[in-house]
Amino acid sequence: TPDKGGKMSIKDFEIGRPLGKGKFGSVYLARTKTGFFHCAVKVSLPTGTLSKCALMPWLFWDKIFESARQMNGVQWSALAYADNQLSTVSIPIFQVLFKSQLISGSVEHQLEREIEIQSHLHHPNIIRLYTYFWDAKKIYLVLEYAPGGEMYKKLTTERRFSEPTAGKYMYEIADALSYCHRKNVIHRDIKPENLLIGTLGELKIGDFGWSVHAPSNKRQTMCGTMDYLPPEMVQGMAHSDAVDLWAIGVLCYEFLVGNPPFEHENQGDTYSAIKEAKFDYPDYIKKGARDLIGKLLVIDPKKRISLEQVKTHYWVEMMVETRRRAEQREAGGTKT
Ligand SMILES: CS(=O)(=O)NCc1cccc(-c2cn3c(Cl)cnc3c(Nc3ccc(N4CCOCC4)cc3)n2)c1
Repeated sequence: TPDKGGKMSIKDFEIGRPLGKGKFGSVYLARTKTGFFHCAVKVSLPTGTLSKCALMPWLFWDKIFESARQMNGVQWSALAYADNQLSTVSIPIFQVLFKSQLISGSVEHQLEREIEIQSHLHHPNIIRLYTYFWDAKKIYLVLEYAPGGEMYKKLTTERRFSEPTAGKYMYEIADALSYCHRKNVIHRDIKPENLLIGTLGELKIGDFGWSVHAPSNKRQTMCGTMDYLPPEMVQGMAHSDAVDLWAIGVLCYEFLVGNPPFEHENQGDTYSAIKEAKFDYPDYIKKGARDLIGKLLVIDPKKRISLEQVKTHYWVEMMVETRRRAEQREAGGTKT
C-alpha cells in the first residue's frame, strides 16, 4: 500500500541484497515498509531515455556513477532469508548499468511488453508482477520473490538433473505455457536463464522480456544464444506458439544432459543442426525421455505434440509420481 495514498514509490520499500542482473537492469530482494511483504524489485532505465543515453554515454556514465556513489554511501538494511526467519544485515547497494543495456528502441518496447503481459498472468509456475512504477531516473518492477534462485545456476551446480526432477519441471513448465497460450501469449525465450525456483522447489518462469501476443512474425535482433530457437525462427519465418514447444524439448534435453542438443563450437553448425533437427542422445538417456523430446524437436511446428500431451506423456506422469513419492518419504509421510 502506498505510503501517502496514491501511487507506490521506491520509498515504500526497504531494498535488500542484489539478486542478479538482467538485460534491463538489476534485481534486488526487497520488502514493503508496512507489512514486511517480501518481493523482488527489478530496477531499470526509464523508457525514452535509452536512445538519448546511447548517444551520449560519457554524460550518462557520470550520472550513473554519481548516483551509484550516492547510493553506495548509504548503508541500507538488507534482508536475508535464513531458515525462513527474517534477519537483517546491512550492505551497501548500487545500481550499475552496462553500455550493452543501452540499446535504443527495442529494449523500451520489450520492457513495456513484459509489463503488459506479465501483469496479466496469474499462475503458480509464473513469477507474478505485482505492480510497477517509475521516477525521473528509473522504472521499478515489483515481482514475486523466488527463494530458490536461478534454475541455470542449479543446473550448472548439479551438472544435470535426475529423471524425476526433469520430468516434474517439464510438467510445471507445460502447465504454465498452456495457461499462457490460452491467453494468446507466446513466451519465445524459454531457457534455464529465464527460469527461477520457488519456495517449494517448483519451477517459475521469471522473464517475459521476449514474449509477444500470437501469432507473430516479429523479427527481433536476438542477442544471446541461438540454442533454443526453432527452425522457423532461425529462418526468420512467421511463427506461432509452437516455438515454445520446441524450446521445452531443448530444455528437457538440457535438464537431462547438462547442455542443449544443438550446441556447437560455431553458430553455422548450430544453425544447420537446428534446421535439420539433428542431434544425438547420450547412452544414459532412456526411452521415455527420448520419446518425449523426439515428439517436441520436430521441424514442422504443426507436428509437435501439444502442451496437454506433454503433461499426460507417460514418462512425465511416471516421473511426477516418482518425485511425489520421494518428497513424501523425505517428509517422513508414509501415505502412498
Ligand atoms: C533476465 S532476469 O532479469 O529475470 N534475470 C536476472 C536475474 C539474475 C539473477 C537472479 C535473478 C532473480 C530474480 N528474481 C525474481 Cl524476479 C524473483 N526472485 C528472484 C531471484 N531470486 C533469488 C533467490 C535466491 C538467490 N540465491 C540463493 C542463495 O544463493 C545465492 C543466490 C538468488 C536469486 N533472482 C534475476
